[in-house]
Amino acid sequence: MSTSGDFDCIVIGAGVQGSFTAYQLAKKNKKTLLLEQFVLPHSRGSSHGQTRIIRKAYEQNFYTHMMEECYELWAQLESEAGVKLYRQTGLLVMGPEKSENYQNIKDTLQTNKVPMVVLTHDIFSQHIPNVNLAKGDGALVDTTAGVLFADRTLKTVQGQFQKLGGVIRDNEKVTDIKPGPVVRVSTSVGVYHAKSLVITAGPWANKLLANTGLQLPLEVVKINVCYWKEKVPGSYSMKQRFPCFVQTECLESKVHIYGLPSNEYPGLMKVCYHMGSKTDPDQRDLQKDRSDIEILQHYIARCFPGLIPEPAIVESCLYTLTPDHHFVLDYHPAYSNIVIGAGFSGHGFKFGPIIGKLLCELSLGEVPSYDLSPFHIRRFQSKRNSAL
Ligand SMILES: Cc1cc2nc3c(=O)[nH]c(=O)nc-3n(C[C@H](O)[C@H](O)[C@H](O)COP(=O)(O)OP(=O)(O)OC[C@H]3O[C@@H](n4cnc5c(N)ncnc54)[C@H](O)[C@@H]3O)c2cc1C
Ligand SMILES: O=C(O)[C@@H]1CCCC=N1
Repeated sequence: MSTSGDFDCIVIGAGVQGSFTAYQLAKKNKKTLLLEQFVLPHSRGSSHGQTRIIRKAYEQNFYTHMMEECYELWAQLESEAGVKLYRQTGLLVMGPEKSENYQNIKDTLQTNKVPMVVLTHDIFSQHIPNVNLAKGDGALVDTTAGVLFADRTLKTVQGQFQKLGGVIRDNEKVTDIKPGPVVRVSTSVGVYHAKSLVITAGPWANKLLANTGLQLPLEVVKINVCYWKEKVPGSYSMKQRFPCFVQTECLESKVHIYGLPSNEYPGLMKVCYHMGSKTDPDQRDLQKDRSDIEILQHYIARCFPGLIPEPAIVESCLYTLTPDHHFVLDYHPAYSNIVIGAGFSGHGFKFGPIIGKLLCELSLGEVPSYDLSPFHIRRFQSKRNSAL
């Protein structure tokens, strides 16, 4: 086995979070190595696929607040690389008018002065054709929201990282971590040393953290990514300016249902259930539960009458959930030069640029730009699954 060099920082995992972290470190002239177990690009983790939603509509002010700067960082990357990564479509939020979830989102948008439009029942169908708004549901549009081009983002940010002198080694699985003032990282190919380490391993976080004596209360679930055929091609399309949507709760489900306008597969709209069944990331394809698809079929038949309520394509993706669905952005409790970004709970993509900035700040021992208390590991102290 070869010994292959010393770095200021090693980042494990070239998903959206690791790629943005490595890019931020390279921007600060840090000699950085980004390690990835699979050949890039790959579709086995959480960051693949063509599209993701970006929005400021959140129940918690701290996310909306972070998104203000995050939009600027997305725009900076677009202009630096000369690539389009974001398309504004707006996000339609629907949910029981009096429910806590719906009201919290509305309040957060108002408090943070985010441009939005409230759609009452009498004007709803003028603005949003081909959608049935349930009786008792409120509807609003976060007009800042839109679609991020996910695969294109990873290619772009990894490319920019390399242009800055960063090193990517893919097809190289990390097999061991030896903490210390200089961290020693062993892979299937070699051994590396660095002053600091960032672990952004997505669904594999706990498998890697086991090497450092830490387990977080993370649950990995498989998401069935469903695409539904338009009865009239283009009726829910990005070109026709159809928005993304989130249904906070409905007759069929207490769990969010969300969708993006048709784009990547012409004539097919992506509509998904924001939960899945437990899986081991290395055994993803053995998890065959489709009960979520039945829920989606009922919802689509009732609320999206222009879609055929039978999925035309079903792809797979993984969420890594924390108990409160907030992220983990923190130092390792025992080693101050090991930083962890994990548990992005199915909503982390849009935050990629700001998470990269924050994990970079932590790994350089700088004061983070935001209050990270909602993301600290110690909030899990009373949870059964954690071994801190
Ligand atoms: C279906 C679906 C829809 C989503 N929709 C949205 C959305 O609309 N908006 C939004 O903001 N977010 C969304 N998300 C969430 C978002 O995509 C994730 O939060 C984000 O991609 C997580 O990125 P990550 O870098 O943490 O994980 P990953 O992308 O999984 O990256 C982790 C990487 O680490 C590598 N790795 C792991 N172990 C090792 C090892 N031992 N050695 C080397 N490499 C290793 C893995 O191979 C992987 O490439 C969605 C997610 C899914 C699945
Ligand atoms: O993060 C997002 O915007 C999407 C839609 C809502 C549920 C999770 N992911």
